[in-house]
Parts: sequence; C-alpha cells; structure tokens
Amino acid sequence: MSTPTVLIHRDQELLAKAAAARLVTRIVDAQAARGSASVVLTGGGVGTAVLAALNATPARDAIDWRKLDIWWGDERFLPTGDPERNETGAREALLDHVDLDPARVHPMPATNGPDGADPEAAAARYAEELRRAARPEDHGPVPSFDVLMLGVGPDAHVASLFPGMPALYDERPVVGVRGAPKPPPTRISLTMPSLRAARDVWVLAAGASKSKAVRLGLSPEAGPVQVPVAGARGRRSTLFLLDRAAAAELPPGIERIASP
Ligand SMILES: O=C1O[C@H](COP(=O)(O)O)[C@@H](O)[C@H](O)[C@H]1O
Repeated sequence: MSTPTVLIHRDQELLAKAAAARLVTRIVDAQAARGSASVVLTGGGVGTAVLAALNATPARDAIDWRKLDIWWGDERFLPTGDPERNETGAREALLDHVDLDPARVHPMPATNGPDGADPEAAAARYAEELRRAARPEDHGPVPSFDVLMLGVGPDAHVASLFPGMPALYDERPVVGVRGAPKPPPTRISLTMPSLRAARDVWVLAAGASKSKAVRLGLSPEAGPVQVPVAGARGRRSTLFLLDRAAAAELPPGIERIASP
C-alpha cells in the first residue's frame, strides 16, 4: 500500500479547482494507456465541489466521456432523485452536463429499486455489478479503479464506514449499513478492501472541522477500525488533498506540498 502525499491549497475553492485539473489529467492518461478509465465518486461538500469545478473547466473536453466508468464509494439509501443522495448531487454538478455512456454510469441502488428498502440486497446487487466489471488482471472482486475519491467526516469516517461499526470488519466488497451516526441512518458502502483496490486514492478535506480527522488519518499509529480514513490507501498512490484549515493539525514529520 502507498504512503500518503499531502497537498495543501489555500481554500476549498482552489482545492476543488486543483483536484478537478488533476482528475482531467489522470483520466486522460488512463484512457491513453488502456482505452478507458474508471472513477469512484464521493458525496459531501468537497467531492461535489470538485465535480462542479470539473464541469466548469474547458479542460473537461479533453476527456472521452463515453469511455469513462463512474462508480460510487457510498450512497445514502433513499429514493432516486432524493436531494440527499450522493448520486443526485453528482448528476447536478457534472454528470447531467457531459456525454457519458449511460451503461457506464453505475449508481448504487435506491430504495425504489428492485430490492426495495432492503440495503443488504441492494449492496449484494452492487457487488455483483462490480464483480462483472472486474477483469482477471484485477485479481479481486472489484475493478482496479483509476481514481477513488473520498470525503472525510469530522469523526474520520470515509464512504459510509463509520468508526467502530461492523462494516469495518466486513470483507464483502459492498455492505448495507444500518444505524449510521450521520443521517440518513441507512446507507450502502464499499468496504475497506474495495476502497484499497483503487490504484489512486484521493482523500479530500476542507475546513477546520476536518483537521483532527486528517491528523488521525495520517498518524502511523491509527488503525482503520477507530479511524477509517487511516485505512484509505491506494495501491499505487494516496493523496490527501487539503485546504489550509483542514491541514492545520498535521502530525509532525509529514511532508507536505503547499500551493500559494
Ligand atoms: O455522508 C457522507 O459524508 C462524507 C463527508 O461529507 P462532507 O460533506 O463532510 O465532506 C462523504 O464523504 C460521504 O460520501 C457521504 O455519504
């Protein structure tokens, strides 16, 4: 697993623009190398701001949107179109504005889907969709995503993996989550092994409320059950993309690259 690199930008707006530019490059490079690319989206403030920044940049036209697979790291288990769903935010910010192949957009099931309000069945359905997309060279039940983006909560959760919850011990690729401490209580989430299948993991955090979670997530002694963000590592690289406020309490000895 990779050692995190920390990049610090002045504020959330600049962080979102820089992450969007980085995403264009990463997707274009993957498409040049393999013909297609795959990205895992996150919900939350910064994750959605990155998608909006990507939509606003002329560089978005460098991406072959028809050759891009879009997955989600987690979802709030609500009806399609609910404003609280991560999918809804992503569609409004970006997906509705680019020429994607609908067959390559893979939202997690909603409560009005084929499994109704059963999050375990919906999670199993998503796991099967991932399994079908995985190729032999991925050596596992999910694809080796090119970029997997994660927001982080003040409690250090990533995706819908909350500290101490059973999902953090689960080795299935996708799980239903009940009783989440952040609303809504019922969610679907990739598990830690699936997050760690990604080539590149990007942890996105802005604001002072995230500084403690960021510090813990970069502390070598933190474990992923109590500090889920500490387990979020990519096979090839891990980036912590932060604004100054979120980077205010970095542990000693962490190297950082700061933009003006
Ligand atoms: O509920 C969720 O929260 C986290 C973090 O969101 P933020 O607004 O505090 O940045 C997000 O990463 C996750 O996808 C989402 O379901």
